[in-house]
Amino acid sequence: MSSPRTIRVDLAGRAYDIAIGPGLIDRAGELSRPLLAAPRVTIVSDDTVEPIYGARLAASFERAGVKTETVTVPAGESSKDFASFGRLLNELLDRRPDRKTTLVALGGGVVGDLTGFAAAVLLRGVDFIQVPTTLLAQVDSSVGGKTGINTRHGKNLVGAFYQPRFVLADTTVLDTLPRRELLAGYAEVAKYGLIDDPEFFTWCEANGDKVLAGDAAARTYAIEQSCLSKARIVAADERETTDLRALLNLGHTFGHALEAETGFGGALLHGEAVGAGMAMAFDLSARLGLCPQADAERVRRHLGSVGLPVRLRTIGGDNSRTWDAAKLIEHMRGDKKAEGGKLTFVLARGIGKSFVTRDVDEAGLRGLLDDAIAA
Ligand SMILES: NC(=O)c1ccc[n+]([C@@H]2O[C@H](COP(=O)([O-])OP(=O)(O)OC[C@H]3O[C@@H](n4cnc5c(N)ncnc54)[C@H](O)[C@@H]3O)[C@@H](O)[C@H]2O)c1
Ligand SMILES: O=C(O)C(=O)C[C@@H](O)[C@H](O)[C@H](O)COP(=O)(O)O
Ligand SMILES: [Zn+2]
Repeated sequence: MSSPRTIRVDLAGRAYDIAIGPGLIDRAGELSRPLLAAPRVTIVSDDTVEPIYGARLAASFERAGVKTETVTVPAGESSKDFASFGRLLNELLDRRPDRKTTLVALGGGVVGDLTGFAAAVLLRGVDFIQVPTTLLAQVDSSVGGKTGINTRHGKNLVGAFYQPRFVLADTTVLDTLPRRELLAGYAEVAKYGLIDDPEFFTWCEANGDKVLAGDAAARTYAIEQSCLSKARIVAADERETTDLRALLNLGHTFGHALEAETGFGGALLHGEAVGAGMAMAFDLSARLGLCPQADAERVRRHLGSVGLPVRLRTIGGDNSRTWDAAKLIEHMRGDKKAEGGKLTFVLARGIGKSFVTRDVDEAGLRGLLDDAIAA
């Protein structure tokens, strides 16, 4: 059989490949067998994805002589909490794993973040493999080793940097993904263009609709370009110790505050929050005279034109929602990037010219939020 397209995440002793292509779920056993410490894996999935793809993935491992067991969690963001994490660890321990057991995360970013964190602490660390099944997970969350859960204090506040051994992205599984989830993932695709790749953003403007409509070539290109960007940034700043990896947080200071305000219950999807957050980051950049107004308008126009809800009043699928600027700013204070009480933002000097700043005047921020809430 031919080798799939692979992208290397170059992390010295923790380097790994991202394989991208159609039908890879049926080759997961054959492709990952050489990486397994022992021929046994526990697949962790959610109760939406497992019934669709669980049997195919397990059969692929069994064909390669690998014994499988499966644990499922309820689908959705609410599974990324302490209680679900505890239940998952106990369910894994019930199956008597040993240190050579590999966990396989089959699902979106929720399953990936939860399984990766479980792998980091189970028996003080077992290997894990990512089999991402959402666009968001294929372009972002399965790569880079950020794992963790949400707490009542905020998004992803407990977790670990823990890299997978392998990422296997089967592009055809996106055919069963609901459109709202595809759109949410698309926000993280466009993010790479806005961070530092203006040509890619121009490509997104021309091809975003094709990616969402299921055009195989456009989808594969979007996933490959996104993974190339993410792999490059992670390899240069694995643990976000410089401000380089923090650029991947474009739109997230706003987005995480919006998610926290809606309670991580799934009313607002992460990608939706990030889409609205990126539009707000560009608006704030323009207001502060850092970025041409035309670029901020271009961002809002493109994200809105593919169908992402970029106005606060329309996000979360509930047109009657009201927001409170003071509460959003309070959530931002709890963001991991905040330092010494200073809010941290990824702003931009233009499309593809993002940078990190801790120098945002709160009155200006308040004005932006009040206007965004009223719009
Ligand atoms: N670790 C990182 O670097 C990173 C990056 C970005 C986002 N995230 C996290 O990822 C999470 C969001 O991930 P997500 O958007 O993938 O959401 P998700 O994991 O909740 O999946 C979205 C929904 O789609 C369903 N689904 C998944 N694959 C499917 C398929 N192929 N067919 C049909 N249904 C399918 C799931 O059951 C779920 O209901 C957030 O918690 C976010 O914080 C992490
Ligand atoms: O991988 C990263 O680094 C990112 O920032 C990717 C983001 O899209 C993702 O949402 C991440 O989980 C946010 O990171 P956090 O450290 O702010 O929780
Ligand atoms: Zn994100």
